[in-house]
Amino acid sequence: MFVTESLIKDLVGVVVALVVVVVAYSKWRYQYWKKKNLPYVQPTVPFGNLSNPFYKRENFGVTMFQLYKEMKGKGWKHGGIFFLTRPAYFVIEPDYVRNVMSKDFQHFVDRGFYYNEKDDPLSAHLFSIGGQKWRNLRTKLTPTFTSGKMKMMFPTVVECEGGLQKRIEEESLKNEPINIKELLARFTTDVIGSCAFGLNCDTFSDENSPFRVYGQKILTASAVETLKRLIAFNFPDIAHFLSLTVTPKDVDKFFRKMVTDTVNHREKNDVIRKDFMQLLIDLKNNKLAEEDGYKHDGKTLTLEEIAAQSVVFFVAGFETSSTTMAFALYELSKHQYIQDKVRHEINTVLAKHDNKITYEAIQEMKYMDQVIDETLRKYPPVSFLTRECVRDYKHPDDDIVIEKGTTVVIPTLGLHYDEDYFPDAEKFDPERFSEENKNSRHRYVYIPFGEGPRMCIGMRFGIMQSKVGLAALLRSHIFTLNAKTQEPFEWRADSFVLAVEGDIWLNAQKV
Ligand code: HEM
Repeated sequence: MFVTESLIKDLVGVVVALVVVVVAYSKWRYQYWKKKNLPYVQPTVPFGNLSNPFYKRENFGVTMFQLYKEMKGKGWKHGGIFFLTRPAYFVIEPDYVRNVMSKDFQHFVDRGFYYNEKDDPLSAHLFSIGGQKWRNLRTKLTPTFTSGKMKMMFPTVVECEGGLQKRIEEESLKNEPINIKELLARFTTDVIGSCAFGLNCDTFSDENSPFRVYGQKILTASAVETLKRLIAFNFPDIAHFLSLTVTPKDVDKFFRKMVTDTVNHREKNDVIRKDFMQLLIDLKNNKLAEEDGYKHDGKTLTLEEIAAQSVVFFVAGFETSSTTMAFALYELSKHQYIQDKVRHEINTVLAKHDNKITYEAIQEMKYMDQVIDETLRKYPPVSFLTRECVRDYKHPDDDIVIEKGTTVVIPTLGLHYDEDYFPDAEKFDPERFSEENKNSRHRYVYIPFGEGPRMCIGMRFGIMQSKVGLAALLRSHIFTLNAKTQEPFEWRADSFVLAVEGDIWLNAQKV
């Protein structure tokens, strides 16, 4: 009894001391922007300007959107915020967005994401790595995404469209609401699974396909995982010292085995396919032709590097595109005249191409491009972007130096809903993306794929598979909104990609 009481007292003492230290440290850190004379949003201990993940979990992109509105409302062109205790520089003015992403890119090469090549090799992929390592890898991978390579992969994409067609036929006959995002995520999982791993994932036949299950798992995070990532982000040195990993163990095991088996199978049996995996294997074996734009530097990809890149293609590729298609169909369900116009375009173009979805036919669907552009404005799957300052940066307009190591926030959602650039921003209006209207705007207020040297490497592929999916569904079915969809939308806090609570439910009726 005596021991227990004294132990409790000691524990309470330790906790109180810890709280005092955290509060004192945070208050000291929160002086950072004041000392630099940059306006900043008042933070609170210990989460800074983020919401408490254990009390009110909020999607990070939505938090950044709120901060954008607050700062812009005060007339600031840029400002300071805090992620926990880590200062972050927040850009608002489009010219400053341009400076960070393109003009002064050499100061902002990195994304500032935590990765741990030794203990968690899958975390060391193109999206998270930085510095020279990123430059080398980006140079190696860029020719993998040219329009020539997209054309080469197109038949693989169209092969998966059969499964989608069959499923929508079955679903529409049932006369029940359709979870459109889930349906499309299966389609894009099949496409990317085939293009990145050379495998037939067949998620339409196998409800519990491991690709779908692990794909979902890698893109959601519990409150504890969110906190773990925040700590890794805030204190990377401590995270490295503790060998902290961010890829769940079972996900790591699944994907590494998949890649090792695939590479071994192809190499042993001389199997050659037209997909990302083949291009990665050829990079590993230094086999790609110089005339295709490859610069051989003698350094090849290791098996672990191949695994990390295949996983990032998979993760970055399936959820972003299925989200885009799902939101597009949601808006088209609410605006039937726009839906009719897209369907008319699909039918007219396909009639010229023997009623087949070909690479050339997809390129001709220009109004569909406008619909996708407007969808990505209202619902950018990656709702904010980051960079890390890698070299002290003297601001061109203000007497302030952004120090090396500072995180930079680029608020995509904030810019996309800013009434100064997109009047009546809530309205879904593809005309905003007619050639004329597009060219009359500042280029850096619309950034669903990012911008500059670090922009999305898979943009062409993402748009291509989104157009194939939309053409396949809209040519044969009319979509309307089902009352099961919860409106107004609430944004899911546990999802890295913009997603709604309760999912999007549509009705489909054969044309
Ligand atoms: C509609 C579909 C997609 C959207 C909206 C999207 C969006 C984005 C965004 C916003 C970024 C960050 C850009 C920046 O920081 O400036 C990014 C990066 C990236 N995306 Fe995508 N993406 C899509 C499809 C794809 C696909 C299909 C792939 C691969 C097959 C892919 C692979 C990547 C990779 C590897 C990066 C990191 C690039 C780097 O850091 O060098 N994405 N994407």
